[in-house]
Amino acid sequence: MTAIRAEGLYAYYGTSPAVNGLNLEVPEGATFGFLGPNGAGKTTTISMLTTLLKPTAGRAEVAGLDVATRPAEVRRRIGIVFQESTLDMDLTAAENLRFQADLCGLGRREARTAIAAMLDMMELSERGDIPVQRFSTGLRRRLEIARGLLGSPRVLFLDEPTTGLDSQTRAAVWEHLDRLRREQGITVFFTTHQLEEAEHCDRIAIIDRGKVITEGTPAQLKSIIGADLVVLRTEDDPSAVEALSDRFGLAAEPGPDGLRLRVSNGATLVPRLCTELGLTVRSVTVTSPTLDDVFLHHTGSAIRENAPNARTLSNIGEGRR
Ligand SMILES: Nc1ncnc2c1ncn2[C@@H]1O[C@H](COP(=O)(O)OP(=O)(O)OP(=O)(O)O)[C@@H](O)[C@H]1O
Repeated sequence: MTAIRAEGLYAYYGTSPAVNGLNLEVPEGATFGFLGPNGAGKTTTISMLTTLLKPTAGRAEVAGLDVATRPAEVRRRIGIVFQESTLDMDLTAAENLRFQADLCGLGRREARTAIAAMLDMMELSERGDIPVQRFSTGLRRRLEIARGLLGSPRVLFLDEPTTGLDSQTRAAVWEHLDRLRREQGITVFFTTHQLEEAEHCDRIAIIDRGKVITEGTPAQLKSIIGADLVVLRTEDDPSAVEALSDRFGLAAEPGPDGLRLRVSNGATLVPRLCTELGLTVRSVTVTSPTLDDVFLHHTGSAIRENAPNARTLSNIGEGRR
Protein backbone atom coordinates (compact mmCIF):
# COMPACT_ATOMS: atom_id res chain seq x y z
CA MET A 1 0.00 0.00 0.00
CA THR A 2 1.06 3.60 -0.52
CA ALA A 3 1.66 5.65 2.64
CA ILE A 4 2.09 9.00 0.93
CA ARG A 5 1.00 10.05 -2.53
CA ALA A 6 1.29 13.51 -4.06
CA GLU A 7 -0.01 14.35 -7.51
CA GLY A 8 0.78 17.66 -9.18
CA LEU A 9 1.19 19.42 -5.84
CA TYR A 10 1.72 23.20 -5.87
CA ALA A 11 2.35 25.73 -3.12
CA TYR A 12 2.69 29.41 -3.91
CA TYR A 13 3.95 32.08 -1.58
CA GLY A 14 2.79 35.20 -3.35
CA THR A 15 3.47 34.74 -7.05
CA SER A 16 6.40 32.31 -6.87
CA PRO A 17 5.95 28.55 -6.50
CA ALA A 18 7.83 26.96 -3.59
CA VAL A 19 6.43 23.57 -4.67
CA ASN A 20 5.93 23.32 -8.38
CA GLY A 21 3.90 20.31 -9.56
CA LEU A 22 5.43 17.74 -7.26
CA ASN A 23 4.69 14.02 -7.67
CA LEU A 24 5.63 11.51 -5.01
CA GLU A 25 4.82 7.97 -3.97
CA VAL A 26 6.09 6.51 -0.71
CA PRO A 27 5.41 2.81 -0.02
CA GLU A 28 4.07 1.84 3.38
CA GLY A 29 6.77 0.84 5.88
CA ALA A 30 9.55 2.58 3.94
CA THR A 31 12.12 4.97 5.31
CA PHE A 32 11.99 7.69 2.69
CA GLY A 33 14.58 10.44 2.41
CA PHE A 34 13.57 13.72 0.83
CA LEU A 35 16.79 15.42 -0.22
CA GLY A 36 17.44 18.87 -1.57
CA PRO A 37 19.36 22.09 -1.08
CA ASN A 38 18.22 25.10 0.93
CA GLY A 39 15.01 26.55 -0.40
CA ALA A 40 14.20 23.55 -2.63
CA GLY A 41 10.73 23.19 -1.13
CA LYS A 42 11.22 20.36 1.37
CA THR A 43 9.67 22.08 4.39
CA THR A 44 6.81 23.42 2.29
CA THR A 45 6.09 19.91 0.98
CA ILE A 46 6.18 18.40 4.47
CA SER A 47 3.92 21.23 5.69
CA MET A 48 1.32 20.29 3.10
CA LEU A 49 1.61 16.56 3.80
CA THR A 50 1.15 17.17 7.51
CA THR A 51 -1.88 19.46 6.90
CA LEU A 52 -0.15 22.59 8.25
CA LEU A 53 -0.29 24.31 4.89
CA LYS A 54 -3.07 24.08 2.34
CA PRO A 55 -1.87 23.11 -1.17
CA THR A 56 -2.45 25.82 -3.77
CA ALA A 57 -3.26 23.09 -6.30
CA GLY A 58 -2.92 19.33 -6.78
CA ARG A 59 -3.69 16.68 -4.24
CA ALA A 60 -1.94 14.60 -1.62
CA GLU A 61 -2.92 11.57 0.41
CA VAL A 62 -1.34 10.40 3.64
CA ALA A 63 -2.29 7.00 5.10
CA GLY A 64 -4.95 6.78 2.40
CA LEU A 65 -6.62 10.09 3.36
CA ASP A 66 -6.77 13.32 1.40
CA VAL A 67 -4.85 16.01 3.31
CA ALA A 68 -7.10 18.84 2.08
CA THR A 69 -10.49 17.28 2.74
CA ARG A 70 -9.76 15.09 5.80
CA PRO A 71 -7.03 16.95 7.71
CA ALA A 72 -8.16 16.00 11.22
CA GLU A 73 -8.09 12.28 10.38
CA VAL A 74 -4.68 12.65 8.71
CA ARG A 75 -3.35 14.35 11.86
CA ARG A 76 -4.46 11.42 13.98
CA ARG A 77 -2.42 9.06 11.82
CA ILE A 78 0.85 11.01 11.69
CA GLY A 79 3.64 12.12 14.00
CA ILE A 80 5.77 15.20 13.31
CA VAL A 81 9.26 16.11 14.43
CA PHE A 82 9.89 19.74 13.56
CA GLN A 83 13.16 21.17 12.34
CA GLU A 84 13.41 23.44 15.37
CA SER A 85 12.76 22.23 18.87
CA THR A 86 9.22 22.76 20.09
CA LEU A 87 9.76 21.16 23.50
CA ASP A 88 8.81 23.05 26.64
CA MET A 89 12.18 23.57 28.31
CA ASP A 90 10.68 24.13 31.76
CA LEU A 91 8.90 20.78 31.78
CA THR A 92 10.48 17.39 32.35
CA ALA A 93 10.77 14.85 29.54
CA ALA A 94 7.75 12.91 30.86
CA GLU A 95 5.71 16.10 31.26
CA ASN A 96 6.41 17.07 27.67
CA LEU A 97 5.16 13.66 26.59
CA ARG A 98 2.12 13.90 28.85
CA PHE A 99 1.19 17.21 27.23
CA GLN A 100 1.38 15.53 23.82
CA ALA A 101 -0.62 12.55 25.09
CA ASP A 102 -3.40 14.98 26.08
CA LEU A 103 -3.31 16.49 22.59
CA CYS A 104 -3.57 12.98 21.12
CA GLY A 105 -6.60 12.35 23.34
CA LEU A 106 -5.05 9.41 25.21
CA GLY A 107 -6.72 8.40 28.46
CA ARG A 108 -4.71 8.63 31.69
CA ARG A 109 -3.75 4.97 31.91
CA GLU A 110 -3.16 4.67 28.19
CA ALA A 111 -0.95 7.76 28.32
CA ARG A 112 1.11 6.38 31.21
CA THR A 113 1.79 3.14 29.34
CA ALA A 114 2.57 4.93 26.05
CA ILE A 115 4.92 7.45 27.73
CA ALA A 116 6.84 4.71 29.51
CA ALA A 117 7.13 2.74 26.27
CA MET A 118 8.36 5.76 24.28
CA LEU A 119 10.90 6.76 26.93
CA ASP A 120 12.11 3.18 26.94
CA MET A 121 12.31 2.95 23.16
CA MET A 122 14.40 6.12 22.89
CA GLU A 123 16.49 5.04 25.93
CA LEU A 124 15.33 7.98 28.01
CA SER A 125 13.66 6.07 30.87
CA GLU A 126 16.28 7.18 33.37
CA ARG A 127 15.76 10.80 32.38
CA GLY A 128 11.97 11.07 32.44
CA ASP A 129 11.93 13.35 35.49
CA ILE A 130 14.67 15.72 34.36
CA PRO A 131 13.74 19.18 33.01
CA VAL A 132 14.41 19.35 29.30
CA GLN A 133 16.56 22.47 29.66
CA ARG A 134 19.21 20.19 31.17
CA PHE A 135 19.16 17.89 28.13
CA SER A 136 21.86 17.97 25.44
CA THR A 137 20.79 18.69 21.85
CA GLY A 138 20.93 14.98 21.02
CA LEU A 139 18.76 13.99 23.99
CA ARG A 140 16.24 16.67 23.04
CA ARG A 141 16.06 15.32 19.52
CA ARG A 142 15.46 11.81 20.87
CA LEU A 143 12.70 13.15 23.10
CA GLU A 144 11.15 14.90 20.13
CA ILE A 145 11.14 11.64 18.19
CA ALA A 146 9.55 9.91 21.20
CA ARG A 147 6.89 12.62 21.25
CA GLY A 148 6.27 12.25 17.51
CA LEU A 149 5.63 8.54 18.07
CA LEU A 150 3.29 8.94 21.01
CA GLY A 151 -0.03 8.64 19.23
CA SER A 152 1.12 5.42 17.43
CA PRO A 153 1.33 7.16 14.05
CA ARG A 154 1.28 5.23 10.80
CA VAL A 155 3.58 7.82 9.23
CA LEU A 156 6.31 9.77 11.05
CA PHE A 157 7.49 13.02 9.42
CA LEU A 158 10.83 14.47 10.44
CA ASP A 159 12.07 17.78 9.06
CA GLU A 160 15.88 17.65 9.05
CA PRO A 161 16.14 15.48 12.16
CA THR A 162 19.94 15.59 12.28
CA THR A 163 20.68 19.19 11.30
CA GLY A 164 22.90 20.92 13.83
CA LEU A 165 23.93 17.68 15.52
CA ASP A 166 27.55 16.57 15.79
CA SER A 167 28.45 13.36 13.96
CA GLN A 168 28.29 11.19 17.09
CA THR A 169 24.84 12.45 18.06
CA ARG A 170 23.68 12.17 14.46
CA ALA A 171 24.75 8.51 14.45
CA ALA A 172 22.85 7.93 17.71
CA VAL A 173 19.66 9.49 16.29
CA TRP A 174 19.97 7.28 13.23
CA GLU A 175 20.50 4.22 15.36
CA HIS A 176 17.12 4.95 16.97
CA LEU A 177 15.38 5.69 13.69
CA ASP A 178 16.80 2.53 12.11
CA ARG A 179 15.54 0.52 15.07
CA LEU A 180 12.17 2.12 14.73
CA ARG A 181 11.95 1.00 11.15
CA ARG A 182 12.97 -2.57 12.03
CA GLU A 183 10.74 -2.94 15.08
CA GLN A 184 7.68 -0.83 14.34
CA GLY A 185 7.35 -0.99 10.57
CA ILE A 186 5.95 2.54 10.38
CA THR A 187 6.62 4.77 7.40
CA VAL A 188 9.35 7.33 8.10
CA PHE A 189 9.54 10.39 5.86
CA PHE A 190 12.41 12.77 6.55
CA THR A 191 14.04 15.72 4.85
CA THR A 192 17.77 16.33 4.71
CA HIS A 193 20.55 18.19 2.91
CA GLN A 194 22.94 15.29 3.39
CA LEU A 195 23.38 12.62 0.75
CA GLU A 196 25.22 10.50 3.34
CA GLU A 197 21.91 10.03 5.16
CA ALA A 198 20.56 8.23 2.09
CA GLU A 199 22.21 5.08 3.37
CA HIS A 200 19.48 4.85 6.02
CA CYS A 201 16.70 4.97 3.43
CA ASP A 202 14.81 2.39 1.41
CA ARG A 203 14.10 5.06 -1.16
CA ILE A 204 15.00 8.66 -1.73
CA ALA A 205 13.69 11.51 -3.83
CA ILE A 206 15.72 14.56 -4.72
CA ILE A 207 13.89 17.85 -4.97
CA ASP A 208 15.04 21.04 -6.62
CA ARG A 209 13.02 24.20 -7.22
CA GLY A 210 9.86 22.52 -6.01
CA LYS A 211 10.06 19.46 -8.27
CA VAL A 212 11.30 15.91 -7.80
CA ILE A 213 14.28 15.54 -10.14
CA THR A 214 15.03 11.89 -9.39
CA GLU A 215 13.70 9.11 -7.18
CA GLY A 216 14.79 5.56 -6.39
CA THR A 217 16.73 3.31 -4.05
CA PRO A 218 20.09 4.56 -2.75
CA ALA A 219 21.82 1.86 -4.81
CA GLN A 220 20.10 3.02 -7.99
CA LEU A 221 21.05 6.58 -7.26
CA LYS A 222 24.65 5.74 -6.48
CA SER A 223 25.02 3.56 -9.55
CA ILE A 224 23.85 6.47 -11.69
CA ILE A 225 26.18 9.02 -10.20
CA GLY A 226 29.20 6.75 -9.88
CA ALA A 227 31.47 5.63 -7.14
CA ASP A 228 34.01 6.93 -4.64
CA LEU A 229 36.93 8.92 -5.99
CA VAL A 230 40.34 7.81 -4.67
CA VAL A 231 43.29 10.14 -5.24
CA LEU A 232 46.66 8.55 -4.59
CA ARG A 233 50.27 9.70 -4.54
CA THR A 234 53.05 7.15 -4.39
CA GLU A 235 56.84 7.11 -4.56
CA ASP A 236 56.52 6.12 -8.26
CA ASP A 237 53.17 6.94 -9.87
CA PRO A 238 53.82 5.34 -13.33
CA SER A 239 54.69 2.01 -11.63
CA ALA A 240 51.63 2.42 -9.40
CA VAL A 241 49.39 2.64 -12.49
CA GLU A 242 50.72 -0.78 -13.60
CA ALA A 243 50.46 -2.30 -10.13
CA LEU A 244 46.89 -1.06 -9.73
CA SER A 245 45.94 -2.65 -13.02
CA ASP A 246 47.84 -5.95 -12.43
CA ARG A 247 47.03 -6.52 -8.76
CA PHE A 248 43.68 -4.80 -8.32
CA GLY A 249 42.24 -4.71 -11.84
CA LEU A 250 41.77 -0.95 -11.46
CA ALA A 251 42.32 1.72 -14.10
CA ALA A 252 44.03 4.79 -12.65
CA GLU A 253 44.45 8.08 -14.47
CA PRO A 254 47.00 10.74 -13.66
CA GLY A 255 45.40 13.98 -12.44
CA PRO A 256 46.74 17.29 -11.11
CA ASP A 257 46.51 16.04 -7.54
CA GLY A 258 47.75 12.44 -8.06
CA LEU A 259 46.46 9.20 -9.56
CA ARG A 260 42.66 9.16 -9.71
CA LEU A 261 40.51 6.05 -9.64
CA ARG A 262 36.80 5.37 -9.23
CA VAL A 263 35.91 2.46 -6.96
CA SER A 264 32.71 1.23 -5.33
CA ASN A 265 34.06 1.32 -1.78
CA GLY A 266 37.09 3.54 -1.26
CA ALA A 267 37.25 3.07 2.50
CA THR A 268 37.94 -0.68 2.22
CA LEU A 269 40.38 -0.28 -0.68
CA VAL A 270 42.72 2.18 1.05
CA PRO A 271 44.19 -0.21 3.66
CA ARG A 272 44.76 -2.81 0.93
CA LEU A 273 46.52 -0.25 -1.25
CA CYS A 274 48.89 0.60 1.58
CA THR A 275 49.83 -3.02 2.23
CA GLU A 276 49.51 -4.73 -1.16
CA LEU A 277 50.54 -2.16 -3.75
CA GLY A 278 54.25 -2.88 -3.27
CA LEU A 279 55.09 0.85 -3.38
CA THR A 280 55.22 3.50 -0.69
CA VAL A 281 51.93 5.41 -0.57
CA ARG A 282 52.65 9.07 0.19
CA SER A 283 49.08 10.30 0.43
CA VAL A 284 45.60 9.06 -0.28
CA THR A 285 42.16 10.69 -0.12
CA VAL A 286 38.73 9.18 -0.63
CA THR A 287 35.76 11.31 -1.66
CA SER A 288 32.24 9.89 -1.72
CA PRO A 289 29.60 11.19 -4.13
CA THR A 290 27.76 14.16 -2.70
CA LEU A 291 24.41 15.75 -3.27
CA ASP A 292 26.28 18.20 -5.53
CA ASP A 293 27.36 15.30 -7.77
CA VAL A 294 23.76 14.12 -8.03
CA PHE A 295 22.64 17.60 -8.88
CA LEU A 296 25.33 18.05 -11.45
CA HIS A 297 24.30 14.78 -13.05
CA HIS A 298 20.57 15.45 -13.14
CA THR A 299 20.42 19.20 -13.66
CA GLY A 300 23.71 19.92 -15.40
CA SER A 301 24.43 22.59 -12.81
CA ALA A 302 25.83 22.77 -9.31
CA ILE A 303 23.52 23.31 -6.36
CA ARG A 304 22.71 26.96 -6.70
CA GLU A 305 24.58 29.22 -4.40
CA ASN A 306 22.90 31.75 -2.16
CA ALA A 307 19.64 29.83 -2.24
CA PRO A 308 17.01 31.83 -0.42
CA ASN A 309 16.95 31.23 3.27
CA ALA A 310 14.34 28.65 4.06
CA ARG A 311 11.77 28.94 6.76
CA THR A 312 11.04 26.11 9.08
CA LEU A 313 7.88 24.20 9.78
CA SER A 314 7.48 25.82 13.13
CA ASN A 315 7.54 29.37 11.84
CA ILE A 316 5.62 29.25 8.62
CA GLY A 317 3.39 32.24 8.73
CA GLU A 318 1.90 33.16 5.40
CA GLY A 319 -0.36 30.52 3.93
CA ARG A 320 -0.67 28.57 7.13
CA ARG A 321 -4.02 27.15 8.12
N1 LIG B 1 6.22 31.59 4.63
C1 LIG B 1 6.88 31.84 3.49
N2 LIG B 1 6.68 33.00 2.81
C2 LIG B 1 7.33 33.26 1.65
N3 LIG B 1 8.22 32.42 1.07
C3 LIG B 1 8.47 31.26 1.69
C4 LIG B 1 7.83 30.91 2.93
N4 LIG B 1 8.28 29.68 3.31
C5 LIG B 1 9.16 29.29 2.37
N5 LIG B 1 9.29 30.23 1.40
C6 LIG B 1 10.14 30.14 0.20
O1 LIG B 1 9.76 28.96 -0.51
C7 LIG B 1 10.89 28.28 -1.02
C8 LIG B 1 10.95 26.87 -0.47
O2 LIG B 1 11.22 26.93 0.93
P1 LIG B 1 11.29 25.66 1.88
O3 LIG B 1 11.46 26.15 3.29
O4 LIG B 1 10.14 24.78 1.61
O5 LIG B 1 12.64 24.96 1.36
P2 LIG B 1 13.52 23.80 2.06
O6 LIG B 1 13.89 22.89 0.97
O7 LIG B 1 12.79 23.25 3.22
O8 LIG B 1 14.80 24.58 2.57
P3 LIG B 1 15.75 24.24 3.89
O9 LIG B 1 16.49 23.02 3.55
O10 LIG B 1 16.66 25.43 3.97
O11 LIG B 1 14.83 24.10 5.07
C9 LIG B 1 12.09 29.14 -0.67
O12 LIG B 1 12.36 29.98 -1.75
C10 LIG B 1 11.61 29.93 0.54
O13 LIG B 1 12.31 31.16 0.66
